[in-house]
Amino acid sequence: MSNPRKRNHSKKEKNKNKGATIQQNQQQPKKRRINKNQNNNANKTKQNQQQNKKKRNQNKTNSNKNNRNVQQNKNNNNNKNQNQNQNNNKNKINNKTKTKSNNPKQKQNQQKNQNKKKTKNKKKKKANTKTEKEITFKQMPIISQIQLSLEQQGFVKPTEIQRRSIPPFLDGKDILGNAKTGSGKTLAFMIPCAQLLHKGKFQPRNGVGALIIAPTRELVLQIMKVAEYIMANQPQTFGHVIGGTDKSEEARKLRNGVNLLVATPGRLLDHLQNTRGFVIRNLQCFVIDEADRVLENGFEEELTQIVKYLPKKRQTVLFSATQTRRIKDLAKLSFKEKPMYIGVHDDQNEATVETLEQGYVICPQDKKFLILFTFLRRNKNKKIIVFFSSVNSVKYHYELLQYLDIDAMFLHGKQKQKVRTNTFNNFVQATEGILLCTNIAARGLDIPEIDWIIQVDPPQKPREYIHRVGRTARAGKCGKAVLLVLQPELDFLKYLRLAKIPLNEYEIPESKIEDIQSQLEAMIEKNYNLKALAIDAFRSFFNAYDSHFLKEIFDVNKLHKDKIARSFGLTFTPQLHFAKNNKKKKSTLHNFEQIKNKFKKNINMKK
Ligand SMILES: Nc1ncnc2c1ncn2[C@@H]1O[C@H](COP(=O)(O)OP(=O)(O)OP(=O)(O)O)[C@@H](O)[C@H]1O
Repeated sequence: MSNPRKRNHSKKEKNKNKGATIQQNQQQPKKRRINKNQNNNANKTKQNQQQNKKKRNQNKTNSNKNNRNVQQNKNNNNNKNQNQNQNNNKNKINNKTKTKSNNPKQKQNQQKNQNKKKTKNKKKKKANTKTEKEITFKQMPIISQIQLSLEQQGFVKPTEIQRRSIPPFLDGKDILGNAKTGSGKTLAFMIPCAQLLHKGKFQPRNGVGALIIAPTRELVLQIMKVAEYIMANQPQTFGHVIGGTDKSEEARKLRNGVNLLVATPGRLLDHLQNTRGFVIRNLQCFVIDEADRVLENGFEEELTQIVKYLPKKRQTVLFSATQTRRIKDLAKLSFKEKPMYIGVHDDQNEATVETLEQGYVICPQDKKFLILFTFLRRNKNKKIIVFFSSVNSVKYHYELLQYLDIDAMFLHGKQKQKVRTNTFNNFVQATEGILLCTNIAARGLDIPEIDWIIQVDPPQKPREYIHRVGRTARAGKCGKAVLLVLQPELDFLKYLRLAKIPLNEYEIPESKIEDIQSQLEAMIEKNYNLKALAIDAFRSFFNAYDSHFLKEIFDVNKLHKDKIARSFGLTFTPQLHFAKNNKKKKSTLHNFEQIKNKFKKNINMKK
């Protein structure tokens, strides 16, 4: 019996040769004659090999020639000039696409070829990005000490912002980095900072070599935790300075030499001005995290002063999850030359991550608390962050929930730093629980495993919304967010959608809302403290509302004050006194078009 494999193989070979000859016959009549002569030669195999090579090369050229010939023949009838043009440009591979024709058929072909090329290029690009995405930290130019730290943390692959910004950062480039919340920006600047310190063989007496500024104390402490594990295997020192803590102790540490310093702007400036022996002249890189918020928090003056103390020859890097005009201002303030812009999610259709499921609930004005209560009762084993617009609202709801047997923690800017830090750490470690907070917790905080973000009071801007919901669905994990909106606020959803935030409506049937209104009112009526807190919270809610950026939508006159009072558990409506200076904050925009344009500008601004 013949071996089928073998047979196939020889068939294949025959066909291969056949194919070559047929091609040759069709395309290279001249060449065939040469072949005949060559066949007389003694060393057939060698010649065949050479011949095949030539064939391949010539096939290529000939196919190009043929293409041109076909084209030329067609064109002969229509366009002599064009033919000439083509003949003159025989060597140009893209001749076909470059030469414009009046012949519609030819035009069609040209278009087809162009499209084919485009798809090919796209596929190539996609394949490249795919392989880039497969890159591990091990394949990056990162020193072994940091590789070890990453390994100890179980980090294998860099996120996109890390993959794209670490190499230029290590090359000494100034960078303006922009990536969604939870995309790993901290490591993107921490790894290069630690590596530059190592490369510069920094010792304590050299002082600060890498300076990182962040807008809040919590964020500084969180960045410190990343510094702790990234720098665990190298001798360089690291530390932090933040407001609300013992300044003299910080000064002592700075004098002893801190190579990587993480700081809030106010306290840093204080040390720059007053702490003797604080060495900053060897600074290599200056990083600002949550750059837009740094300016938003009113740190512009501090920052201008800080920059004056820093050596001019240094690297500057700004990172943020959202782009604003303020970033532009900050860039002007801190960069000498135009920085390299790395925008990871610029071309995506959504401003929030895909793993986030988000929506809104339209609340009757007197039922906001009942809806919140129902939700919290139904999600007892979850880890939830609830945002309010004022400190008083946080305080009141915390007390109220305690009375209703719902345990929670709270975080706001009027707490002592120690309490704030403890609460934050406790909530980080908790596997379930509720954190009631103001916007203090909206930015940058990396609290693991958050299941839900509830926004009881609306954010000022879409950007604030993005940061709030960005506390969940971090590093590829899933998360959910819900915004409670009142009927008069529905237009706000337009702005959120304009800012590429995909929203669904979540409906809660009235029958499902736990009706504890009468117990609530009775309880508050009896409890002096709770009643006082409720009144303060009610007033603060209106003050915050009145100072809302989008005055046209968040208009106190559109609210039903009695109903709002009921949602605070009050049986009466307290007098309202609006803060006078709120008038200044009023938006000067008067219609949707104006606001839309303003938002569009903000959203589209990249550099
Ligand atoms: N390469 C990585 N692999 C796996 N997890 C990572 C990686 N890089 C960072 N993470 C984790 O992702 C989470 C988010 O990181 P990080 O806090 O740096 O995000 P961010 O972009 O600064 O977010 P935000 O804008 O909200 O401040 C952290 O828990 C971090 O440990």
